[in-house]
Amino acid sequence: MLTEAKLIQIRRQLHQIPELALQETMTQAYLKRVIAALPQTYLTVKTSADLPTALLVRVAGSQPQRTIGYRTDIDALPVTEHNGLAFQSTHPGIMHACGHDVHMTVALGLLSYFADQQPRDDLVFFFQPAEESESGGKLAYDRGLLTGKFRPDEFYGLHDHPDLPAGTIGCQLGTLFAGTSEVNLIIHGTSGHAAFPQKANDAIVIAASLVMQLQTIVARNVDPTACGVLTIGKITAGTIRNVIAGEARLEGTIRGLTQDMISFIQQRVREIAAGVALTYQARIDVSFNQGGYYPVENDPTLTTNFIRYMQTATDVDFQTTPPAMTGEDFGYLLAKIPGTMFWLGVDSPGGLHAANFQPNEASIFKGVTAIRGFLCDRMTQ
Ligand SMILES: CC(=O)N[C@@H](CCC[C@H](N)C(=O)O)C(=O)O
Repeated sequence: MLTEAKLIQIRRQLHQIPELALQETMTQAYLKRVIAALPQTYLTVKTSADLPTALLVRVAGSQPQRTIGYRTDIDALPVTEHNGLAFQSTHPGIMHACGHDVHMTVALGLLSYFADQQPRDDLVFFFQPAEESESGGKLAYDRGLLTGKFRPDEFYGLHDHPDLPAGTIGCQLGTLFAGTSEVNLIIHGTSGHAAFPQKANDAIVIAASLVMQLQTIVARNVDPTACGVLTIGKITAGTIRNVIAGEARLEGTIRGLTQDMISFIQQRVREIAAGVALTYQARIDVSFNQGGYYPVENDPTLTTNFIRYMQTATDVDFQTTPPAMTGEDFGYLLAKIPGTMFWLGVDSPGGLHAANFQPNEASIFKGVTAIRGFLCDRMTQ
């Protein structure tokens, strides 16, 4: 089994080569090298031309009653790292700012244990591309990567949590993460000279008004006792200070703990965009993309069992955690295959997606210990 020191070295090396969704070729090659150095007796490795950066590893069990799936995401974010680490990202403008380097390392720690100590049940490790965008989990499922001997009967996966103590496992019954829908708004105005606003239709002014009105959806339309989010994270408009912009593009994300909430916010976005277009005599195109980012619904029976183990194991710290508005395309996989998503505390000074996100590496070995214990316990049932 990979030692704690080796796992930390692996995490740091993965941290240095972050890659965006569906471009994870160096990461996949690195993972393959680590896996090739493990005992191979029980392992079968699978890749697919249908999703080239995905990687699956099956561990043959000794007396299998079921196939247990364990999923980790492998992609990174377009964030410029500000951590001042000796092992910081070597890919300009890209960073493991959501901790997928830690997720992968924990998965490798587990895999290395079971490559050495044959599990009772069959195991399938799924190194999934494109969690942050492009719905890699959905792509893998829809393109048949999780079929035949690689089809789990039940599925587990974690996400790191910056505010939980390092190594603490967090979970709850029911919905753990929100469903999300990407939203794109394109404002078509009329460009012109900055000195003659009366001859143009300024897309930047329209965008400003639109953003402020969109804010009223959560503030004034969503039931305050329910949960909804609408964030516009990117605006693109204009070329130079003395030209009125004829077009503006807004990109954002809608979140809700239920599908109904997501549909409701989408409908209000359409209505407000139509109203703003009328007010300013512009055209506004609205489009949504939910992909596989369904609300993450934990299976009641499997999750009760998971929580029971984590609460009673003497070497695990466990906290019940409320739902979060983060999204996860593991929600799609859990809609197809029952299972449990849970948190691993990493006690970071910076939050998820922040340039100073810096997980405490003590979480890695603690995470491996807790999850390995759970998987071994599950195989006795
Ligand atoms: C854990 C996490 O941060 N996940 C992402 C998932 C993104 C979903 C989609 N691209 C969107 O932006 O709606 C998140 O931002 O929560």
